[in-house]
Amino acid sequence: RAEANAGTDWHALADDVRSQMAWAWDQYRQRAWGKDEIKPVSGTFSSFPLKTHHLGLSLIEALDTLWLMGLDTRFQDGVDWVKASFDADVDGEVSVFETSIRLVGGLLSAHLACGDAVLLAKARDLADRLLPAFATPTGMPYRFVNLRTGVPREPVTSPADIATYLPEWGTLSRLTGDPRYTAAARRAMVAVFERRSPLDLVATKINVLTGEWQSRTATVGSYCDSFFEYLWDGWQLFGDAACKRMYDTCTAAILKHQQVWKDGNLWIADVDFETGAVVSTEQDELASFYGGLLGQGGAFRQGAAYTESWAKVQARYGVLPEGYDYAAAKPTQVTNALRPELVDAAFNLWLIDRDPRWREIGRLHFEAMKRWNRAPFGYTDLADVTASPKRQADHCPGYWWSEQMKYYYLLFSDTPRFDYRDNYLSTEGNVLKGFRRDEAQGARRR
Ligand SMILES: O=C1NC[C@H](CO)[C@@H](O)[C@@H]1O
Ligand SMILES: [Ca+2]
Repeated sequence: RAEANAGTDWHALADDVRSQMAWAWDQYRQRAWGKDEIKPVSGTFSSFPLKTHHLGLSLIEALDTLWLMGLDTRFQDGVDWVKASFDADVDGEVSVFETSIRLVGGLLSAHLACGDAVLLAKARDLADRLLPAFATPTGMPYRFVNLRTGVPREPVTSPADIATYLPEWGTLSRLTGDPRYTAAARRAMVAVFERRSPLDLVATKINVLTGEWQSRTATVGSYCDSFFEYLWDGWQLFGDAACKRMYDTCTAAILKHQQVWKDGNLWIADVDFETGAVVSTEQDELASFYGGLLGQGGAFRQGAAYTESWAKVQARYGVLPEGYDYAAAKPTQVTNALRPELVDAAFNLWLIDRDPRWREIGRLHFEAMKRWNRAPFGYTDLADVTASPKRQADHCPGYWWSEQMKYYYLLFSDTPRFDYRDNYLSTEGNVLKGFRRDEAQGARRR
């Protein structure tokens, strides 16, 4: 096992991550308490996923991160808010996918961290409000659903929106004894896989009523990314061998048809899902999670190479642009949405081989965020990473609280509150396995 970089005091860096989280949480507490998202430049707030109603999104996304960091008073303050004020009985339409990974996942991970039964009950109530979307001939869910009426909308959706449920819903079935959640999540996932092309590729759009594909583009970026991730995760979290076989089939096809080496860098091109012809050399930043998944699934060499390709783009622009064309070697979208994917991948690779290179990528990602994304009342998106100085936007996404701040802390802290050998984090960074609550009790007693 490689020794940690002699020069870096990783635990001091972890303390800095914790202090940034505490500071951002305190700003949220003062200016946006119970709201979905804080606007860190103006100090106001915005709503997501409902258009006008708030569900306390950032608060719920932050909970398990606060717990891992030992910010126990702030954690309890958040849990108390959920118990007193979180209510999903809203006559409003939400994305089934976003609501599940962020809010069902956030409530579940908070429950697993502290054991409070109310958090589990609220996660279950929310899943019950999403379930009606799955009542289709194929078992693949509509894209949207009304939380109060259960009325679904939009049958044309994506493999990621359709198949990113099993870890959260399988955990819900395990904890409640109700098999409906696992069954719905798994049926939807298999329904996508069964419609793969003769090349074993899937595309970005499909009609859940007819099962007909509505696009021809195969990608590991948005619309397909977490479909592949959750095939592997069904195996990692539940030992579901069928999920592993489906993952292996899809990954072999991606590495056969989408693997492009250019100037020694690995990219995963978007291709036509039936011919394999390259259709685009643009990569969206979301695809940069994929190096971590390749490493987890056994293609470590390609996973490491793809992650290094993205690390070079980060080194060039300071922070990652939302879109990058590897053929033109320039950004195609100059915004930065304060996304976690590169450090998500680095963290997953570090869990496998503990190479300090991955911690270093995490450190660079964190230091860049502090330098360019920090605003008066929290951390913000950027409007233009190529401007000098970089121009900030005014929005802190919910995933920031659940993802990169957690990945940085777990990468640097060696916290006794986390089992670094046997764990599972969801695509939203929610810990669904690996909390060491005994250690936490011990810490509180000392
Ligand atoms: O899977 C996801 N996609 C988009 C967000 C992060 O960029 C986040 O919600 C999650 O990681
Ligand atoms: Ca993700």
